[in-house]
Amino acid sequence: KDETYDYIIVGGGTAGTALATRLSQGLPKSKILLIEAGPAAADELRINVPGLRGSILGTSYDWNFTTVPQTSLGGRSIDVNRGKVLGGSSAMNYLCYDRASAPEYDAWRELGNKGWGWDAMIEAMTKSENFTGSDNDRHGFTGPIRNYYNRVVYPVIRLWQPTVSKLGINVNDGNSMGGKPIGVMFQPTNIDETRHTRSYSASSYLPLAGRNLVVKTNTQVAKVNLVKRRGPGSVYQATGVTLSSGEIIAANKEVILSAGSVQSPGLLELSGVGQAAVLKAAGVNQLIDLPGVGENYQDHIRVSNTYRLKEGIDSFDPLIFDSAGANATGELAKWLNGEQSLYEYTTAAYGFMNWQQLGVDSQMKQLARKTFGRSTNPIDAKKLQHLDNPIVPAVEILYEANFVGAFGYTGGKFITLISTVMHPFARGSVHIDSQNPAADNNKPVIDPGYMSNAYDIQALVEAAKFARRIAHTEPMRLAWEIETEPGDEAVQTDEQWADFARKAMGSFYHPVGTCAMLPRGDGGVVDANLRVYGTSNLRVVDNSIIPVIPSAHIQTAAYGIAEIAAAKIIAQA
Ligand SMILES: Cc1cc2nc3c(=O)[nH]c(=O)nc-3n(C[C@H](O)[C@H](O)[C@H](O)COP(=O)(O)OP(=O)(O)OC[C@H]3O[C@@H](n4cnc5c(N)ncnc54)[C@H](O)[C@@H]3O)c2cc1C
Repeated sequence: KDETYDYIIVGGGTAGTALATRLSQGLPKSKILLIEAGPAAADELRINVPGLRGSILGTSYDWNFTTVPQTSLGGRSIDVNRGKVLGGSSAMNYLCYDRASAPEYDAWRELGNKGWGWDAMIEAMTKSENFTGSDNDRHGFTGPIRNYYNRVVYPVIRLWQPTVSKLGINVNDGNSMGGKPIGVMFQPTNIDETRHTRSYSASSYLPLAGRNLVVKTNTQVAKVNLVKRRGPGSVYQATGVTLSSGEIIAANKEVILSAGSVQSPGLLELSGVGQAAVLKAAGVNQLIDLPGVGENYQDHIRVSNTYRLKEGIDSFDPLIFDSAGANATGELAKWLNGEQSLYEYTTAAYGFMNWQQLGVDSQMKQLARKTFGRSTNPIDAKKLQHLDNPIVPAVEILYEANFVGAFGYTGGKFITLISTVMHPFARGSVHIDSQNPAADNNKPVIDPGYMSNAYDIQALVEAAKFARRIAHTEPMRLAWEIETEPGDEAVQTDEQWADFARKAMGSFYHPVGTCAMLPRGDGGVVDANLRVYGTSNLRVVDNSIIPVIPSAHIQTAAYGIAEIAAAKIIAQA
């Protein structure tokens, strides 16, 4: 017999699981269904042990997408990793837990979304947070996602602040989460301090859900079922979803897509919502003409500088690259026994900087204006405004005590400086494959247009050059013997840096914007209530609704968006 629920949430990832939990709490009389394509993996050590972060990339817990060959990268395709497991990408991510600057969230309101902005997002982000520790920062203390400052840190990590501050960067330790992230700092990481295990949506939100929430794992949704509502206008109503198996599940009230930036747009397209040309090519009957679906794809781009450490200086490399070795097995045994272990450590040392601090403010602004000054696109205009605001970071440099290079680990102990451009101007797309559109073919056509404009290239070059300056500054300079990537001698000029960046650039796994919350005429897919234009009861609640990429790692935004959406849906029930 057909199943019926009041609310169906598609995608048990970061936002979807948080939303489902909050709806079950706030609407105890409603029947709520959460559908996740991947399995539940509550006991998976590669997810739970913080120091094993990264080890489920490329496994069956990963959708393992790739971009189409990128013209500006000499035809390279870039991995697009996404969690395929209950908890989604929050089960897979690197546990960086931070927030962008306040004006960047205010930009969402300024772009036409009433009620959004820093005030709304900080309230929602702290609602999801449960911080243990003491600092001067903005935190939540009663939410589901637990976080703290690492208690285990190698001495080489401690070189970070004394080194970077010598280059004129302000120390911002314990003050970066309240909307002013500029500076050099240690930040918290989303670990449950009671068991030193990853705190993510499946482990921390889901156990709080009521019995009115049903979770189906290993279940893939093929499309949303839409019918035209009676009466004037052409508004469509979501009546439920069709699974890949063909089974139909009905929704009395709402269907909510939380399949993430790569897959929520595809689900809309498969349901008949999107660009005419894309739907026609795929043989899908268009119900709602919404040209913004799958467009406006933005992501953070990064390169690494790697330095081999001098003899006698310790790093995490043996834990990562020699998992059968005595160091790794001993530390893992400690973690399993509940003792203090090096496997507790995750990324914690950051610098968020503006171009002024890197000494290239006027060049970078001029380049951005020359390239995008005449653009009529509101996202481009907002990014130009961000460049003029010194509290908005343009660059992040992240410091790791292990090898994170692009060309393969060849043994030894390392530090790595990862440079990331916070607001690349490239805006690409993700669409269903016209040759094989079904959702379970698992191959959306992803074209981020990485490094496709002069600003993005130069921004990566300047960031990596500054990372080298940091490495050459004492006390950090005293710790390493050689720069292995890109290599001091091989890469000196800007042209050489740009060439290196084309060969070494990777994604920082932060796609956003593909179901943008924007006015319809500006390419918007959802309105300020996260409702898909042209529908009465279909919403998108995940990071795809973020209109402009923020200068932060974006899991806190996913939780904040889920909290705001839950409050709206409960209030409108
Ligand atoms: C490798 C990696 C490292 C990262 N590191 C960090 C970090 O350190 N800090 C940080 O803040 N952010 C990080 N991020 C980014 C952050 O984790 C994501 O932006 C965020 O988790 C996305 O949340 P979401 O809810 O939008 O999507 P997701 O969490 O990806 O959820 C989407 C869910 O939908 C499911 N799904 C998709 N299609 C279907 C379908 N048809 N039917 C049923 N289910 C479906 C997926 O399986 C998935 O579970 C990282 C991301 C990755 C991939």
